[in-house]
Amino acid sequence: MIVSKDFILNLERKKSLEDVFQVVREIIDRVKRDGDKALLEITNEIDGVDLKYIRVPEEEFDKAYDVVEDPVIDALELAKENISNFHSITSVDRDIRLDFDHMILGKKYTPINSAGIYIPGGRASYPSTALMAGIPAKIAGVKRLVACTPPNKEGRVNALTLVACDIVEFDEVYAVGGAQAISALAYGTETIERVDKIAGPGNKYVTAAKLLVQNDVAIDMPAGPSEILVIADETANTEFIAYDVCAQLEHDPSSIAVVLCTTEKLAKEIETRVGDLANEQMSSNFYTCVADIDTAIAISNSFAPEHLTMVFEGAEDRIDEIENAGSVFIGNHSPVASGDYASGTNHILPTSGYAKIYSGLSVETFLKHITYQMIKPEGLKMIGHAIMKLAEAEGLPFHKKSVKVRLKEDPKGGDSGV
Ligand SMILES: NC(=O)c1ccc[n+]([C@@H]2O[C@H](COP(=O)([O-])OP(=O)(O)OC[C@H]3O[C@@H](n4cnc5c(N)ncnc54)[C@H](O)[C@@H]3O)[C@@H](O)[C@H]2O)c1
Ligand SMILES: N[C@H](CO)Cc1c[nH]c[nH+]1
Ligand SMILES: [Zn+2]
Repeated sequence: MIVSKDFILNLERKKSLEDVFQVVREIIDRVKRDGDKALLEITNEIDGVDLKYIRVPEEEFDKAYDVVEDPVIDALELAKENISNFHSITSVDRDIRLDFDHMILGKKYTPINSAGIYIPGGRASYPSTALMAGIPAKIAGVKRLVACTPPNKEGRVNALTLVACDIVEFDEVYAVGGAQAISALAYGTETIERVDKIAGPGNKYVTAAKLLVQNDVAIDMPAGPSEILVIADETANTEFIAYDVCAQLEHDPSSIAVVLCTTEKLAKEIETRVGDLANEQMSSNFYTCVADIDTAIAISNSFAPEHLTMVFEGAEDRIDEIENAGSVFIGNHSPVASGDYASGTNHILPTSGYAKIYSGLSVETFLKHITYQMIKPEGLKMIGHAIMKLAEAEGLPFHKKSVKVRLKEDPKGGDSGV
């Protein structure tokens, strides 16, 4: 269906999260109150599964290697190498110490102590997410790295997900998914010790849960149902675009795809191609709109898509005009699947318009920085007047006196001319 610019900008992506807040809040509270017992019961109620274990035992990892084929492990290793390289090289983890004559100022980075990674596993399994979150966490130096992921129908964790967790060297893996996993990571249960920060993507229940617990635990970002927005002109290969659109729509019934085309003919051609590939539910979340490239970029910046694909003449020269997007794919030969798996960029990205205020996952997600200073006596003389003036203006006398006493002036004295 060709729709208007306003239709696209008013797509209620955040609302689908708000719609589940009530049910998710109840799940969170149950786990907070009843711990492991709630995890077992909720997993049975929602996933229809009797868990074999909450924490995955060591022997399960060995068994997993027996069933995963070598070429798949090789693919994980290649992805690991590219993700490691991209994330190490692009990390801003750079301690800085500025030695001025009168003072030393510095900024140093330290890792978050513990991180809980949500690895989705409802409709599909996501071993790639174990790499996308685990590798940056390890580069940052997180001390305790744990994962939660939904169990399969046998009540166990998917073998390939276990292998991926092993390759990244997760410390603990738990067979729990959904909002119940987020609550366990945020508040702890008898088996799962709480973490300092929760990261990783998931469906609307998982994402709503992350939003609800963020008063008590840090989160990376809302990374919910996948999205793609494509800007295309007549240089675009419409078959490639149709596959990219379907690739993101196949993640979730709540996923959304938008293609902005320069002509109606192009829009109709892409609609036909998507129609040939997609099922009914996927097609109902797919929209096209006719717009020139300048307008399309403006729409995209307002929509703030998780994935932006730019396939039009001179696209690589317009990257500076992109203000809001999770990750950008330029040209006919950059499928979103390249970033999903193996080029090296991260696939954990903000959705629902949150790319306006959040970035995708990176090493920095697991770092915080501390600033420090050592002021020399001459340095305090240089800035002391300003400090005392501002402290006085703010009505905070001890701030002023803490400087005054160091300047060898009487802190109990009068105004000292400042
Ligand atoms: N934005 C990103 O960076 C990114 C990356 C990868 C995947 N994703 C998204 O992750 C999601 C994966 O979704 P999924 O469902 O396959 O796996 P999931 O692990 O996110 O969710 C499965 C869990 O959802 C819970 N759940 C399902 N129905 C429920 C209900 N009616 N009430 C309460 N809880 C319910 C269950 O506990 C289940 O274990 C997709 O939306 C995909 O698009 C996003
Ligand atoms: N496209 C997803 C992010 O929206 C990431 C992913 C993982 N596996 C396949 N794709
Ligand atoms: Zn994908």
